[in-house]
Amino acid sequence: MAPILKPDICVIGAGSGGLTTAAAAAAFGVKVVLVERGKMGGDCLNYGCVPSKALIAAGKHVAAIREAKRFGISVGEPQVDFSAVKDHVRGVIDAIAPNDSVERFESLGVTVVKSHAEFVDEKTVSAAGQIVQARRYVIAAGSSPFVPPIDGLKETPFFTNETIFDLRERPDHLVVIGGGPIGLELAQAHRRLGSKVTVVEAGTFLGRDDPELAAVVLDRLREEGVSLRKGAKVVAVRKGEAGPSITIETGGGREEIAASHLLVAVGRAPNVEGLGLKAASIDYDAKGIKVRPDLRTTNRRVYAVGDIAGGPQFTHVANYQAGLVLRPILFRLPVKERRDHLPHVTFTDPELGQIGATEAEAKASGALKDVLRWPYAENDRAQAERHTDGLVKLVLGKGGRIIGAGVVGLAAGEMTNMLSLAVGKNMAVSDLRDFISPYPTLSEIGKRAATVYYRPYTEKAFVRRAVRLLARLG
Ligand SMILES: Cc1cc2nc3c(=O)[nH]c(=O)nc-3n(C[C@H](O)[C@H](O)[C@H](O)COP(=O)(O)OP(=O)(O)OC[C@H]3O[C@@H](n4cnc5c(N)ncnc54)[C@H](O)[C@@H]3O)c2cc1C
Ligand SMILES: NC(=O)c1ccc[n+]([C@@H]2O[C@H](COP(=O)([O-])OP(=O)(O)OC[C@H]3O[C@@H](n4cnc5c(N)ncnc54)[C@H](O)[C@@H]3O)[C@@H](O)[C@H]2O)c1
Repeated sequence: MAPILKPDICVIGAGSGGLTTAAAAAAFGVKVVLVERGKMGGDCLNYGCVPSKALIAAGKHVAAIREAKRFGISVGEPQVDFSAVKDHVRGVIDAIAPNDSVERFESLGVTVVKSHAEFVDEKTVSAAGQIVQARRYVIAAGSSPFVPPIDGLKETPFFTNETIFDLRERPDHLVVIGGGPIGLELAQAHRRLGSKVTVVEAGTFLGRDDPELAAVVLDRLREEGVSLRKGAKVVAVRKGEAGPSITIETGGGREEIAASHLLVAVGRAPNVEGLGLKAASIDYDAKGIKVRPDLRTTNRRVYAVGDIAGGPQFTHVANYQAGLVLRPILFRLPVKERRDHLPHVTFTDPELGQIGATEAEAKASGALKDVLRWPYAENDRAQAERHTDGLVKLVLGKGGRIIGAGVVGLAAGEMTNMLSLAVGKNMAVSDLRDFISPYPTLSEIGKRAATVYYRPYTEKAFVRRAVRLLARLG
């Protein structure tokens, strides 16, 4: 039997949260053991962000070719080789994979154990017979696609984000169950690459986003031919000779939709199974491991980060949390996770970014004082690029503080960065008004939205009188 490993930190899971924790701890010369049972890089690299953004990029090229006429350029209808598109997706994963590899982490001084990890008691983890007793643990075991208990689904072949990127032939008719970010990003990409696509959503499409901004995305999807079925609950799935079919229930009754391929994208389930959480006295529920604001679990030696920690499920959140837990672990400094400034972006075209509170959330909490908007159509760069759909929306609290922001339109993901700085640093609308934005850029839209706040002052009689009076003084 191998000798017991006694590192300072044992990290479970080599996805976004685990890799960030391990690399940052190793940079301080700390002994780290990293345990991973599947592919290094976790969901983001292998089944999530990276392959989805690569597929979206391919779809964008198709859209750009179709739009070329507007710029005076004639090309024929683009020919899509779906299998070659998948080679491109694989190529992107392969290009990034060395950053997350066992070799790279071992070169950083991390001991990587390729195995399933399980707590056997409050202080000990077993990984394929290797016993680890660490001073502190960070669980970053992520999440898996949630498979809903729909009649007939288990008996029917279906895809999830873990399998769809390996599909080599183009689906004739992709039916997507779930109209969240996974469902809509992949729906638009497949539509652009030549599939007929239907998305069925039991509640509201992009339900976590501001409906005013989400509407811009949904309009574009409909224009491109994606069939969006809102308020449509899937009640049964059947295998069928010619392909799967689903039965939906809407206000108007029941309806059957025939598909060639089925994609299930109805949210995530935390990977708590088989982790030995009970043996380690770590509380959890259906959302994930229960953590305090400093991300510590009910076992004081153990922290949890990323998708398994029950909060927002994004790579940048996992990275942020990984940075936080190292402060108490390495420096014994207290930390408190903030959630009021978190950004997220849905990478449809147009992209949709949201930071902090939406208008509805700010209203519900009583913090809302004002909402400012500026449309893409009033921006010279957006006109030059012929992408004029979209807007920036600023949500203001007391004293003109920017407590939330949203942006939908061309390059909204990039624009989200500047607005994320404003919300995260508790900036006022005057900060956004006063910075100098190079012309012509899309980021000017954020600045112009801020200037709307001052428009009423220019119309006030006493301000106008003061201006006239000062002019008379020479
Ligand atoms: C299709 C899709 C697109 C996405 N796009 C984006 C995006 O554009 N931007 C964004 O910010 N987020 C995106 N996400 C979300 C993002 O992928 C996740 O939030 C992120 O990967 C979470 O990181 P994590 O470290 O918590 O978990 P993961 O990346 O899932 O890593 C967990 C790792 O733990 C391992 N593991 C689990 N249990 C054990 C065990 N007992 N022992 C050993 N190892 C174990 C798993 O094998 C896995 O490798 C997307 C997700 C999907 C599904
Ligand atoms: N760009 C990004 O950052 C990005 C992209 C993809 C995924 N993600 C992350 O992954 C997580 C999971 O994404 P997701 O889209 O799977 O989940 P989600 O929870 O965001 O959306 C799932 C949708 O499915 C609907 N639904 C549930 N059961 C249904 C049923 N039986 N019939 C029809 N509709 C049903 C829900 O109402 C919901 O709108 C997201 O919360 C996000 O954190 C992020």
